[in-house]
Amino acid sequence: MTYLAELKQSGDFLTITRNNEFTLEPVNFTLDNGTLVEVHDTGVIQFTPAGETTKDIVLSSAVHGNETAPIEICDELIQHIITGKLALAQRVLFIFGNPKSINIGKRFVDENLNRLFNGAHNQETDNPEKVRAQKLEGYVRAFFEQDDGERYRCHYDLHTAIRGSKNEKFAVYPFLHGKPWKKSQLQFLLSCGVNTVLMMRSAATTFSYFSSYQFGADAFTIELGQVKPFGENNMASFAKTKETLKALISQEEVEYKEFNANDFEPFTVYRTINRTQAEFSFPFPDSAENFTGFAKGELLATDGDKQYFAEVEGEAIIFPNANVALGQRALLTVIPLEVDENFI
Ligand SMILES: O=C(O)CCC(=O)N[C@@H](CCC(=O)O)C(=O)O
Ligand SMILES: [Zn+2]
Repeated sequence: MTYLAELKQSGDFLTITRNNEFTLEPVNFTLDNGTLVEVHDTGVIQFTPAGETTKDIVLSSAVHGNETAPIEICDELIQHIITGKLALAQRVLFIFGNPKSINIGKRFVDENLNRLFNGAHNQETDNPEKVRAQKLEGYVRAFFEQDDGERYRCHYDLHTAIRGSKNEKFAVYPFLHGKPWKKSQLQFLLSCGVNTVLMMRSAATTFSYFSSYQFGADAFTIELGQVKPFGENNMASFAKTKETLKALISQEEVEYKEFNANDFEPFTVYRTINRTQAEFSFPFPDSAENFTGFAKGELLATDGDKQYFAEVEGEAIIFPNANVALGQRALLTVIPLEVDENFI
């Protein structure tokens, strides 16, 4: 096996993944501490500790290839596990989503991978991202469904945002179809340094929605800062996230700070604006940050002949991107939300 010795010795699964953009022959081996290591494919590596475990944890990064900080965090965790510096207490599946897009330093190659989950890859024309989305769904399904016992499931899909953000770190809570939001998840996020959460109000084709909807996992897209090339991330800003993830995978249970609603800034999505026309623009500059609020009546976006104006005072912009493919989300707007009985 060509890469096995290298993987055992260095733990550098990221480099092996980057050297094999589309496929990698599966291998498995056991660490000295008894943890089973299974490489399912390029970018997909699973760890199963020898002892009893209660949680199935998916940590994904590089669903967008240029979002490097999450890749560096997961790379370090994987290396520490394989080289024996970090002993696991839980089953973990790490995924580097789109290896070729890492290599070209772009969000995606042909198509945004994070719009292709939950079956959205099933369209007539194929491209590598559709193929990858289908495979990743299969690996996640197999991981969560390997054991039919009562096990805890979570999936944290780690990203960084294109723009700066007034609230630097924030999480997207996928639509739960009426189920309550969990305070315990907010406590976990706060420990990661994330105090801002956006509640989605409709089904999506994102990776985190897939795991939430299909497997009942506590799943989030987590935005950890702004996109930067490798080597330019201020890793100090990710220390809390890294420590919290380490604790999550290496401890039987993790104690978080007691829940206090005042620690959080929850928002609910007010609306989604899709780009439907080639002529699509925003009136604000690229430097306008996520969470910038607009006065009622101010222009938010122009899609061909249609203009969108802020409908409520303080309607705030998230993920504005005029370059998305036609039919895709070009802007989310959000408004503040109270922590009430919909949180348990
Ligand atoms: O900064 C941006 O414009 C995009 C950052 C990003 O990749 N965000 C995710 C959010 C996924 C979700 O809605 O859960 C995405 O757009 O895929
Ligand atoms: Zn992203």
